[in-house]
Amino acid sequence: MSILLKNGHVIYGEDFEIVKADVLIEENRITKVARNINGGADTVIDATGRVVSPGFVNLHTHSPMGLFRGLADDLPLMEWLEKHIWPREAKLTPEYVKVGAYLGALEMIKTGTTTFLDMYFHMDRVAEAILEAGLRGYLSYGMIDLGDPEKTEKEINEALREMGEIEKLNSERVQFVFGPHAPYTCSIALLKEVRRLASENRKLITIHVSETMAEVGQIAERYGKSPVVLLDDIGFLGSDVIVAHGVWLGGRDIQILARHGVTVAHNPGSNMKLASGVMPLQKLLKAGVNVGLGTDGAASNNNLDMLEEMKLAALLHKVHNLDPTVADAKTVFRMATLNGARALGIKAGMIKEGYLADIAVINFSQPHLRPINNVISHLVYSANGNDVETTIVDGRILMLDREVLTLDEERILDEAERIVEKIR
Ligand SMILES: CSC[C@H]1O[C@@H](n2cnc3c(O)ncnc32)[C@H](O)[C@@H]1O
Ligand SMILES: [Zn+2]
Repeated sequence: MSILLKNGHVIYGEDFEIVKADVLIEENRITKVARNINGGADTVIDATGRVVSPGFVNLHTHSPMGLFRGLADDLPLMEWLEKHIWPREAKLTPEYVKVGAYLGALEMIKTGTTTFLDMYFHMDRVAEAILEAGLRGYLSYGMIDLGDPEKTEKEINEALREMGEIEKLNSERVQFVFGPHAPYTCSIALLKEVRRLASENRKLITIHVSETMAEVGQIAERYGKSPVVLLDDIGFLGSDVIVAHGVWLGGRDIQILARHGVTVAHNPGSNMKLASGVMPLQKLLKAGVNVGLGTDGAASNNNLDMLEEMKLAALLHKVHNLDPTVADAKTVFRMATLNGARALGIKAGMIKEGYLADIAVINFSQPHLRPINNVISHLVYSANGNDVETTIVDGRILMLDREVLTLDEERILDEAERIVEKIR
């Protein structure tokens, strides 16, 4: 299979240089970027007036949580989780979670996300949905034992079961990740066992860390140290660890994360909505920490739109630092693409020969994106997910001219409404 994207404004290479060019995709890779590529591709897409962008990498989400969108807003994290979300999650069946994953997949495809790192439960069912949707999914079963040794064993067994089921699918696109929920919901025994299993099975780990001041206080009370120092002391950290949030990090925490090559997934929308705080982006970048971008779940954001998330990230850090030069458009665009791909160890996140064909084609023939003075600026400050016209993952077209080709959109929207009646 080959696809030729003709005559677009291509965001090329690691420096995101803008070139007017054609992009040839053969099998699942970008094989040529040049002017006037001739020769018969199986599919030719006219990208005139369009921007050919690397697809977005959502580095932290809970994809099925779109089912809870709007059901509990305007609350702090723990009240939101304990009083509203966890009681509803207790009612979710594997089938409901799968429908939630379909809904999340639809939203991601329609907003140009091509890869995401997820944490939820029944991830074997999420994997089925993602395989069908065509996205690249890194899926973690979120483990919570609350210090109960019986639960520790149960959670480890469930994670291993889900890992086995996902591996049976035998897809490069859908990968299992270990996902202990957070240092405040997981015992040291569980965290240590996850570390051992991840190394043994060569899997990534993702975990919520230092999201709120309350969490940092709780961990200090329980262990006498910060969450990051705790994780360092038990040998948990490594370049295969992706920490979600990292809002309340001190100087020592940042040095530890940098030393271990840990990635931090920044979630500005969720952090603002739950009033969790502002992550020290400038300090992390200065220390050389890889920082990606995520939306968190659609119940605390309240969508999965990475274009919108880029704008939130840029504006948040400018106002917080009272400095409009920080979190510039290119830095934020890199967080939403290349940095996320690097964290996951995939050759994606940029348009270049040899890279995975994970691409979003964005319609710039619209008033709010003209004149095309600065493509990256427009993507960060002026565009939103609805401007994405075509989404390609692994060399396969998932959405063409805003029609999702891999999923039945109407049926998924209906099923989501039906399910929410039972869990509301
Ligand atoms: C056990 S699966 C994952 C678990 O995480 C919950 N969750 C969603 N958003 C957040 C957040 O911002 N911080 C901590 N936990 C979060 C989700 O509801 C699931 O229970
Ligand atoms: Zn989260």
